[in-house]
Order: sequence, then structure tokens, then C-alpha cells
Amino acid sequence: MLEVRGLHKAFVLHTIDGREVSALRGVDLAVRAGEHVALAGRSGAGKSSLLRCVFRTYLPSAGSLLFRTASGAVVDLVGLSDASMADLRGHEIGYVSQFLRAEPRRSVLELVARAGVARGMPIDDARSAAASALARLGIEERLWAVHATVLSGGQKQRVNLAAGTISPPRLLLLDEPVSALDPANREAVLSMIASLSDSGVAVLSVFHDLEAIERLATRVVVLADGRVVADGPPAATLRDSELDLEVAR
Ligand SMILES: Nc1ncnc2c1ncn2[C@@H]1O[C@H](COP(=O)(O)OP(=O)(O)OP(=O)(O)O)[C@@H](O)[C@H]1O
Repeated sequence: MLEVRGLHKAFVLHTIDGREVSALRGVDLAVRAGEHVALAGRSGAGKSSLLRCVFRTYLPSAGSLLFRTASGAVVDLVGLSDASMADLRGHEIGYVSQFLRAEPRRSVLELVARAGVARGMPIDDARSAAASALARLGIEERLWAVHATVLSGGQKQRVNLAAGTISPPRLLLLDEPVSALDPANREAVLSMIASLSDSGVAVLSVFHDLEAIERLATRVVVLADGRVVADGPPAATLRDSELDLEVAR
């Protein structure tokens, strides 16, 4: 579904003499339908930058991001117009980070339902899908009418996931989706992600949680200094890349 080829991303630090920082230096990887590829690597290795390039929050400096759309056409996300990219974000590619971008005057239920409407659902269907998604992720009904800004970090993270998966995208990008969760809620989120993979969603993720990676990922791609240094089955790849302590921390 996604093929990343020779991807580079450099940032020019205008406030520090125009110095250049290379976050990605020629990354190649592929994610197929139903596959869950977890990105691992030490802090600063380029994991979040890669997810942001795929979602086009960052424009890559070079390389290609070939994405097979629902219609079967293969498009390069790097050169895609903003309008076409917005369309893909609405329907086919989802991105869930650890931070909730909440609109202050919108209730939790409305926030999640609006994400469904943006993906083409009629409002009534979106509201009932939002209610099921929130219930499934352990957000109690008494919180559905409050504004999302008053929620705790872990509650915001689950609302974010409910919004990002209300009408599941074909490719889901996850950036540390369980970092603020207690064990019971972490479990609810992990099983939701597993069921999305079972239904054929392609997932590219970053987890700072070895157990989550071993449980959910079908492959691990290890990045170091913006390059792929290993790509293989989770347990063996993490063990061989000596990342265990860093990832499990
Ligand atoms: N917007 C930005 N402007 C300048 N430099 C950036 C920007 N985003 C990332 N970088 C730099 O790119 C490099 C890779 O950062 P990135 O956040 O992708 O790493 P990471 O592997 O996700 O790290 P972590 O595990 O700590 O989140 C770092 O050197 C970082 O400082």
C-alpha cells in the first residue's frame, strides 16, 4: 500500500546561521495491507519525521512515497497537490499522534463525530459511530458532552484515537498512541489497533513500548541517524539491534 523510496528530509535552522539538520537520509521501506510496521530507534533517529513526511505535514527534501489508492492507482505523495493530499487524508490516510488538537467549543462526542463527517459519513451515522468508538476506548458517557480541552492526557489520547479511526483509513500512521495510558486503557487501545490490522488496515507506527511492538507489529524497521539499519520480524530485530533497553525504557 505504501512504498517509501530514498526518502530524505533536511531542516534548515534559520535561527542558527541557516544550519541544516538531516532527519532522514535515504529511507526505503514498504507497508502492505494488513501489515503493521513499527519504527524503532533511539531518540532523534527520524521516526516521527518519517510519519510526518508520509502524512505530508513535512514536505520531503527528496525521494518518493508511493501510495496505492482505493481506486488502484499509484500516486507519489511527495508531488501530490495539496487538494489531492487533503482528499487522501480525509478518506484513506489517517494520522494519530499523542496530542489532541481540540477545538475549545466542541464536545467530545461532536469532535469524534465531525471526524466521521469529514470522511463522508452522514451526521447521524457519525454520531452513533462516535458513541461506539468512545465506549470501546473506555471514555465514559458522562464525558461525551464536555469539551475535550478539560480531559486528562490519557482521555485526550483515546478521544484522538476514536476520531482517527471512526471510519478506518486504509493506511494508519500512529505516533506513540499509548504513551499516557494506564494498563486497562492501554489494553483497550492495543486490541483496537490489532483489530484494525485484522480488517486489512496498513499501519506504520512509533511506540516507545517494547511489549506493544512485539504484540502488534508484523515487522520492525530500525532507524539510526535517519537511515534504515534493520528491517525484520519484531523480536529478533529488536534483540539484534540492541535497542531493547532504549525502547523498553
Ligand atoms: N520541525 C523540525 N525542525 C528542525 N529539526 C527537526 C524538526 N523535526 C525534527 N527535527 C530534527 O530531526 C531529527 C529527527 O527527529 P525526529 O523527531 O524525527 O526523531 P524521533 O526518532 O521521532 O525521536 P523521538 O523518539 O525522540 O521522538 C532530530 O535531529 C530533530 O531535532
